[in-house]
Amino acid sequence: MKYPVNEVFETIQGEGTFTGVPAIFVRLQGCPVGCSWCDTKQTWELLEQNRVAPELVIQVDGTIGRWAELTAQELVKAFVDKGFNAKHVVITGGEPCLYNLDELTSYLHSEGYQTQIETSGTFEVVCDAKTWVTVSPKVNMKGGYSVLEQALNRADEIKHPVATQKHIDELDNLLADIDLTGKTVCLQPISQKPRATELAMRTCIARNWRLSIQTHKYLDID
Ligand SMILES: C[S@@+](CC[C@H](N)C(=O)[O-])C[C@H]1O[C@@H](n2cnc3c(N)ncnc32)[C@H](O)[C@@H]1O
Ligand SMILES: Nc1nc2[nH]cc(C(=O)O)c2c(=O)[nH]1
Ligand code: SF4
Ligand SMILES: [Mg+2]
Repeated sequence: MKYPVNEVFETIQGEGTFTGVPAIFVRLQGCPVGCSWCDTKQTWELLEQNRVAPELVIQVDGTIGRWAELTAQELVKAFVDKGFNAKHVVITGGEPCLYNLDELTSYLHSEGYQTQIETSGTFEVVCDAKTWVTVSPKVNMKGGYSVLEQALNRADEIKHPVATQKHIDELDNLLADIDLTGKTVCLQPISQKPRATELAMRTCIARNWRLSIQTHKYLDID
């Protein structure tokens, strides 16, 4: 299967449980969810006119919405050709769960990588059983609640973006029916806003949840 890839780069995982872990990011193109504060809006549209050759998405700036089709095998070959050292591969987007990720994650595992998916929970999560799934729930979206519930139940980590108390209340509603045994819940302030960060910290202390700050943005790295 071919995946539409916006960019591939090696950096440090900046968010969530794996913060600080060297990681190869595979950012897939396409997302219909439309979060107003999304920091990767260039990945929303999958336009034929923006299709490019595979070498133009490997370790180059992905800030425009161009994309290339690559198979799992071609991705691993690109990691090796570029001399990437990281063994943790983060599949993000865009919305990666628009695509069946079983083949990609299974192949990466067979090649000695561990995998993590960053998803909004608006499409069914289809991936290898060993993949670490981070769900950053988006409410009132097209997929509807039954899809979100599948994603939340599959999640290893629920990483909720917050700016106001309304976002915490939404999360409480979402988690009401979910068995949280073995799952990590974290709050991620939206766009480094001081008030969002303050609210997230206060709520994490009160609930014994984890704080996820986008450390790569403070470091000004990819
Ligand atoms: C760009 S999204 C891509 C993956 C997937 N579509 C999703 O929403 O999880 C990756 C992560 O960044 C978060 N995110 C996006 N824009 C953000 C912002 N401005 N501030 C904080 N987190 C943000 C999302 O909630 C998600 O956890
Ligand atoms: N360093 C770094 N860490 C990240 N964690 C999640 C990211 C994402 O865009 O999904 C991201 C990203 O874009 N860069
Ligand atoms: S679901 Fe993810 S990629 Fe899509 S708009 Fe929201 S934050 Fe951006
Ligand atoms: Mg990002």
